[in-house]
Amino acid sequence: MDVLWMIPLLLLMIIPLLMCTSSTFVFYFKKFFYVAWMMVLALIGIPLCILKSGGRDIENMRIIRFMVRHVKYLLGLRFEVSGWEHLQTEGPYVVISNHQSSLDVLGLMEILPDRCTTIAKKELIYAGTVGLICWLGGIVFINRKKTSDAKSVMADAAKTMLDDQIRLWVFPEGTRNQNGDLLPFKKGAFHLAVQAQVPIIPVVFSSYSNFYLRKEKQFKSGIIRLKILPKIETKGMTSDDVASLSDKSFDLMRAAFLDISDSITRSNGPVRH
Ligand SMILES: CCCCCCCCCCCCCCCCC(=O)SCCNC(=O)CCNC(=O)[C@H](O)C(C)(C)COP(=O)(O)OP(=O)(O)OC[C@H]1O[C@@H](n2cnc3c(N)ncnc32)[C@H](O)[C@@H]1OP(=O)(O)O
Ligand SMILES: CCCCCCCC/C=C\CCCCCCCC(=O)OC[C@@H](O)COP(=O)(O)O
Repeated sequence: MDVLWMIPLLLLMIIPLLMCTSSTFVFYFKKFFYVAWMMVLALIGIPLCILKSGGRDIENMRIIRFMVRHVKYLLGLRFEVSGWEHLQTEGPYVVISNHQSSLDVLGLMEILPDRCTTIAKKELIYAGTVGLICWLGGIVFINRKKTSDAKSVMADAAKTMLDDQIRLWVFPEGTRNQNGDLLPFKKGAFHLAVQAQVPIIPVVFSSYSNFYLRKEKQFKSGIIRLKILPKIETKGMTSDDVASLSDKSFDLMRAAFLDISDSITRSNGPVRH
């Protein structure tokens, strides 16, 4: 008798068993599933984007946003968003947020305004179908190792923001960080906003440490609080104001991060740093 057909059957029995008994298995399974599912979604999304816009176009972010919105349910995550009114700002602006993990993409898609794309490290373009759909969505790729290149790409982006009336989402920490606090901010996002003379809208993701712990290999269900803060105007500012603008944004975001992460602690148990 052919036993090959039994392999999927066995997997169907073993996977739920392991999911119930081993939190390490859940961790790896959810991580693998997340990457694999995003790759599949991107594969489906690529022809849709090409059919809609014919190539690289910020309007493709609508398709991507729509296609990613259900993924939170598959991973057992929920978002609680506050401050929606602060995103109701006309015209271009720069959104800045803290960056803990690639899971941030789920929160980003939860609130992504129209005509908004992101700035990302150039390595992301090589991430298979995900890289290609990022390119189609108009994501601006920068080389973090070459500051002069990154600066000139961002100066072009400042001009494009105004010419094409687009918004840009930047992660000013410049890398993923789960140390229970924010990393010092890099300056690019603030130069961008000052050069384009557009407001900055800070967005804060609460700490993931009550459901996702990389070292301990835990990936439980959880709630992520997303707090959108009031815009910070940059009209009349020059590059001399960038340092104080960055410090002000950092202080506001850090206070909000500690505040919303603490309130999760109270309802879901202690936050571990
Ligand atoms: C359908 C299914 C789909 C499935 C998939 C869906 C995917 C969907 C897409 C979602 C994508 C999400 C992608 C997330 C990716 C996130 C990332 O990749 S984060 C990493 C990349 N981003 C960043 O790094 C942005 C933040 N970094 C900066 O802004 C940096 O400043 C920098 C521009 C990279 C420069 O880096 P560095 O040199 O290390 O930094 P500084 O210390 O800040 O700057 C040095 C110096 O230069 C001055 N300066 C910086 N920028 C500018 C500028 N634009 N113009 C002029 N001058 C600038 C700065 O002031 C410093 O000088 P100073 O004298 O010391 O002040
Ligand atoms: C050819 C196969 C290549 C496989 C690569 C897998 C790619 C990931 C696929 C799906 C994940 C979902 C969306 C990913 C977008 C998130 C990108 C991200 O978070 O990049 C990290 C970057 O911000 C900071 O990087 P570092 O922490 O500085 O490093």
